[in-house]
Amino acid sequence: MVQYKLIYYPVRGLAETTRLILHYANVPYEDKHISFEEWPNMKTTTPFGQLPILEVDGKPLAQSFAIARFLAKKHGFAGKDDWESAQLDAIADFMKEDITTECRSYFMARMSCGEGDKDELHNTVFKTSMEKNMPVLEKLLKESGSGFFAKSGVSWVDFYIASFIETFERLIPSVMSVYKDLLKHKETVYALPQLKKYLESRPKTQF
Ligand SMILES: N[C@@H](CCC(=O)N[C@@H](CS)C(=O)NCC(=O)O)C(=O)O
Repeated sequence: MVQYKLIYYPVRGLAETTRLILHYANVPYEDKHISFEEWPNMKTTTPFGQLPILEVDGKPLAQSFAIARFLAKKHGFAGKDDWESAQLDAIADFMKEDITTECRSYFMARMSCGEGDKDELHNTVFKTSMEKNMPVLEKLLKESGSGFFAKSGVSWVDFYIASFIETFERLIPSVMSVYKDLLKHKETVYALPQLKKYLESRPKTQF
């Protein structure tokens, strides 16, 4: 049997999609957490100086999307054919480029700005980005008609989007509460029986 070791910080972040895939597919793996103090010593030993990494029989695979696609293809939830798989990739790229990256910039800026500037930053950077991008995701979800982003049913992209919707819901509940279809999608994903045990037992982290 293939031995998997997922290496990441003790947060959901960019590793959570992979954790959800492995639990959904019922594949055993080691979930190795690296503390923020340990990381600098390890950084130069990794392919891109970043985490997550999935070790597959001891060989490292980096980049969260490469990892997620590798596992999703192996276990049959990367779309029903090449076309659907490419459509899913497009949605994941949109989420990563246009939403997750902008949100990361927002939180970095927020951490370093003064108390008085936070509201302005919130309304300019974050709210604008959400108002532009979230309706696009909701439209795609509606068009699929399956309750998931692919017509054929659940895929790794649902795990990716649901885990970030959870993060936004925790960090900026008032902004996120408007996007009811995405919140419902997250609930649908989190209600999958294959994920129940993991979701109940995983550590509670802010992001
Ligand atoms: N494109 C990469 C981004 C990975 C990334 O940004 N990892 C961050 C944590 S979320 C990291 O390891 N930062 C530490 C560093 O750069 O030293 C992926 O999707 O895996």
